[in-house]
Amino acid sequence: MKSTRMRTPARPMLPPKTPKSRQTSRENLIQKDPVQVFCRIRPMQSDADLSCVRVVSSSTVALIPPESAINYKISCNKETQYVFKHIFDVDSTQHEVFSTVAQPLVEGLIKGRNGLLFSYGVTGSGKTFTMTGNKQNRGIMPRCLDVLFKTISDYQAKKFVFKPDRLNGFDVLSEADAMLHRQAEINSRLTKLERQYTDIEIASTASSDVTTLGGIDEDNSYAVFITYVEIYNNSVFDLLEPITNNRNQTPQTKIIREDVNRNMFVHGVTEVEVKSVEEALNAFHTGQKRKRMGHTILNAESSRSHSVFTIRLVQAPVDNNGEYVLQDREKLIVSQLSLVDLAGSERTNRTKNTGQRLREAGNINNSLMTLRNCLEILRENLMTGANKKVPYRDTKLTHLFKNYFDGEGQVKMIVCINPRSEDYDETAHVMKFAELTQEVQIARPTPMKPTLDNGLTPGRRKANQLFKQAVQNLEENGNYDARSLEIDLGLIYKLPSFPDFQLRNDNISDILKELMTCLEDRIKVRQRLNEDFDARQKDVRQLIYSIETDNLRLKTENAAVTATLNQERERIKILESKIIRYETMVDNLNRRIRDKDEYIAQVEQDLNEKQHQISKKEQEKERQRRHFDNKLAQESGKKQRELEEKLNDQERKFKDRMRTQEEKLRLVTDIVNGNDVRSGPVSNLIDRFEAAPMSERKARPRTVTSLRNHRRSKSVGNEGWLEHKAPTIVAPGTVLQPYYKRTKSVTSPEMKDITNSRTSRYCLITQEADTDGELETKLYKGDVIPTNTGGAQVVFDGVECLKQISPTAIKSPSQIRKRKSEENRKTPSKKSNDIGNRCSTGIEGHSSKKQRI
Ligand SMILES: Nc1ncnc2c1ncn2[C@@H]1O[C@H](COP(=O)(O)OP(=O)(O)OP(=O)(O)O)[C@@H](O)[C@H]1O
Repeated sequence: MKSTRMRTPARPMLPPKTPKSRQTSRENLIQKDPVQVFCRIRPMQSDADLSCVRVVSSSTVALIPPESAINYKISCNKETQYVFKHIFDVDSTQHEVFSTVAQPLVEGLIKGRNGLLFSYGVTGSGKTFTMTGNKQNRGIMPRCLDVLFKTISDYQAKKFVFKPDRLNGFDVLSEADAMLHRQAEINSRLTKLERQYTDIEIASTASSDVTTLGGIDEDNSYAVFITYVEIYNNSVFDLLEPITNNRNQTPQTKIIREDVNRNMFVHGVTEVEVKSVEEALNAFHTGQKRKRMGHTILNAESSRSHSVFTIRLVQAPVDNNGEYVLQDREKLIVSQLSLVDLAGSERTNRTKNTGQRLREAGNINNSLMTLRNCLEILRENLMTGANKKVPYRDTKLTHLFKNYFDGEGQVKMIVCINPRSEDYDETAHVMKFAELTQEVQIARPTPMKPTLDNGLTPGRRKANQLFKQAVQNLEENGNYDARSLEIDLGLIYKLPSFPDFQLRNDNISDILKELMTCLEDRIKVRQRLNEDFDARQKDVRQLIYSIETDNLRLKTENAAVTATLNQERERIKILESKIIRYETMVDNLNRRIRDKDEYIAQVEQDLNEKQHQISKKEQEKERQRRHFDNKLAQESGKKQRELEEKLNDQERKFKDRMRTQEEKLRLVTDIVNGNDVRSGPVSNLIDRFEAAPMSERKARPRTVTSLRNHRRSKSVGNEGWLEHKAPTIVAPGTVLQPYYKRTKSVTSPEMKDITNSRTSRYCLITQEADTDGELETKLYKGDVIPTNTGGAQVVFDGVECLKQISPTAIKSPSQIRKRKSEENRKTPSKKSNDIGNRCSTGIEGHSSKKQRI
């Protein structure tokens, strides 16, 4: 069966926020009531205790400071009077407190208004006693449940017709869905063998003196839901959450959220639907048990938490037949009454708290302080017209009840006081705050819409009940046709209409009799109509038969068409799968093309980079080469200059010495000849020497030059030769062969070979063909001279040429062995230049080459 689920917003529907200027004018129109504060004085525990409280009248109470009071001296023993809505003195009964304070709240609840009741006071002042009570003295909470269930007992909806949506609203389930849920619950109970708890202290059936409250709408169906939460250390715990198997598990904290209508609620809190006081008290007892378990796990003290027990009443009108709940969420009315047992208000210094207890006390004071702050700011806003922000969000307690103060509803507070003088200071503190709270005003709840506004007939439920009663009576009288009696047969047949009845409490039996007579008439008419109905039914059957035949034919045709259609569908499916396959292939190819393109681009980029690097390297190489050439030119120029200078210097010295020698010789000659030694210039000799031809000068004994001095001193025959020749040298085959002692032969000399101290001579051997095609071997010989910088230089001083000439090609014997050093000296061949170049790369060259044959 299809379920119809409907959501309903919770009441009250808050108006959207209006701009401030308009808001204030609107606020003036809204009727407001002050927070009602009652004071309850608990009896003294022992006769020895001294009282500091005096009841002045039914609304005034006085506090007399004892000597131990902090402000005893300041107040000069003057009593302070506090005025409240009502004072309950020590003799007041629980019933009295309930009927004065809480009963109007339950009446409001039934009329769809929200209510909030706080019990506030010092620890041990009777807050829990007032709120919950005990077996003999049932408190406000069980009494509220008593009157509520007593009032709605005949109008309760079946269980699970209303279902919490866990977002502070309710769904309306159809009768069938609700039944399924009920069945499921019964099954789970049977399997779990759920234990029914009974609170030994407060559970009992409703007291016999319970009165039924007015204000009930008889055309509404009602359901009661319970939530029970605890606020401990500014965390919210759900006390009705099912207990898990792990009993030591820390209770989960809940968050406070705002619903679609901006009402605050505990998100995900367990809402238990209860159908009687017992069920509600069982839920409460479960919560108490859970609370004790939580306190054991958290090592907490029960009086240090705030307990919030909320009764939510959901009501919705019944349908026009007065039978089932109307499945229209707009028609749902949800109201709630929160009973709050606050934690004991006390100052930490009195209780000498430390550690966990101190933190608890801090949190209690903090939440109570925030509550006070909120109420004081609300009061101030009201008095001065200011628009200060109320810090509801500062604590969970105030945040949860924000709507009561900001929205509409009734807020009441019972201040519980212990009259003993030890509590004076805290009691005075509590009283001061409680008195100020009365100045806070709360918007009066808007009245519910009357049933007529819904377009539904008032009294329809009662009428339905009477009708059922009449049918039952007829059945009991043996008229069994009444069982299948319907109120109306609809458009085809019209039964005699019912007479109008005026339903009063005194005429119910008369109306029942008239209704029965009317029903009997209707039964007779119905029998007649039934016969007519049978005849018409036959005709209709015939019609249905022909329609059915047509239908069969059409079905056959349809089957054929469907078969063709299926075939076509199959074909389309195959084609589609083909298309998909090709598309996938195309995608793959495209992807590969993209990859390749990327690869090409990458390679091109790499190539460009490489080329760029190569050109850079080329440039660098060119630069280095130029730099090296420059340096080489500079160095060789420098060396040449140095050598020329040295040569000039030596020549000058030589001339000087010669002149001196000449002079001495002349003097000796003159002495020998008996000439005057003083006659004739000495310089004539020098002049003659200067004028002498070069061949003569050469014949003179050689003066050792500074250059020769550099030659490594090796006696003849002990010279160390470094023979430098190409790796592919051919044996010259000449008669005369060069001969060196102590020779080292290399193909590519290294620096160390030249600079080696044993190497004093160097010989470079080359081979080439002469113009006649004969093999000519040349030996370029030189001295190895160490340089100032620690290197060595080779000064070539001769070229030896070895050649074997074929006898047939000989023109004169003198050509057999020919030395060509003169030619070489005059026209140094290109080859010798090459050798010079080659040597200059590995060996420091010498500018003034002396060549010998
Ligand atoms: N009006 C009263 N008549 C008789 N007994 C009372 C009254 N008020 C309180 N008591 C007794 O005083 C004791 C302490 O009361 P109760 O537990 O209600 O205090 P409380 O303010 O709730 O303390 P806490 O802040 O610790 O929860 C209980 O044993 C209770 O029965």
